[in-house]
Amino acid sequence: MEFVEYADAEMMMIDLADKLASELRAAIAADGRASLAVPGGTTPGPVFDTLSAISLDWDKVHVMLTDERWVPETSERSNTGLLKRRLFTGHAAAAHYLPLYAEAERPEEKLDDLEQSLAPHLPLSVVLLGMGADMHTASIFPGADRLEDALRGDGVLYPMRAPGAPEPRITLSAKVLNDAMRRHIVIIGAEKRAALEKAQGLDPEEAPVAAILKGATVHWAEG
Ligand SMILES: O=C1O[C@H](COP(=O)(O)O)[C@@H](O)[C@H](O)[C@H]1O
Repeated sequence: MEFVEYADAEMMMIDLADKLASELRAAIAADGRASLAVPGGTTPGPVFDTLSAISLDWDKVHVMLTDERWVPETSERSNTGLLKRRLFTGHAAAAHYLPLYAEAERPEEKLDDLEQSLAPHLPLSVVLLGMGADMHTASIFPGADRLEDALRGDGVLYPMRAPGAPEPRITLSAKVLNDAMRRHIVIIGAEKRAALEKAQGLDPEEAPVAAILKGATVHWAEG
């Protein structure tokens, strides 16, 4: 794992967006196309603002979330809603979106269809992940019902229910995240830095982020 510390969060977001853009360009140059997975939550909005304004062949990029909350896009909890507001504007509006949500009461009902839509775009060219202070990443939470499957299974997606998550989730598996060509994690603040340090000494069952740290670049700023 490489740890990059920035002077402030604003600089970090700009540098990170530039890095993601150059990795997408390199993937497009090599393969004629690229796939990108990005997190939801409260952290990545500013990365999306900068990335969306960067010129590249966005029509050759397929974008998916690392995980989704099983709520409609109109919900303020929807990670898709965040992407539509902050990423798919400007140049990035030309990218192709692969949703992890479809209208159904339970993620299990749509799992096969969603996995089939992702399959042609794997392995991922680039993945950006977030991390919670409880050491979850994507929606792979400590104490979750499908934790073992998401950490060790061969599947692409897993439904997930966890004490730390107010609604059902769907998440890319650790295998899909680890198979990505480039893997970045973005975190802000002292609490998350301490959580990351703690996670390095724990098993993934206790600290799921530990399962995807090897080979990843962690981007951190105090605030
Ligand atoms: O619920 C989620 O949490 C994590 C971390 O979110 P943050 O608000 O602490 O940045 C996020 O990476 C994930 O995509 C999201 O669904």
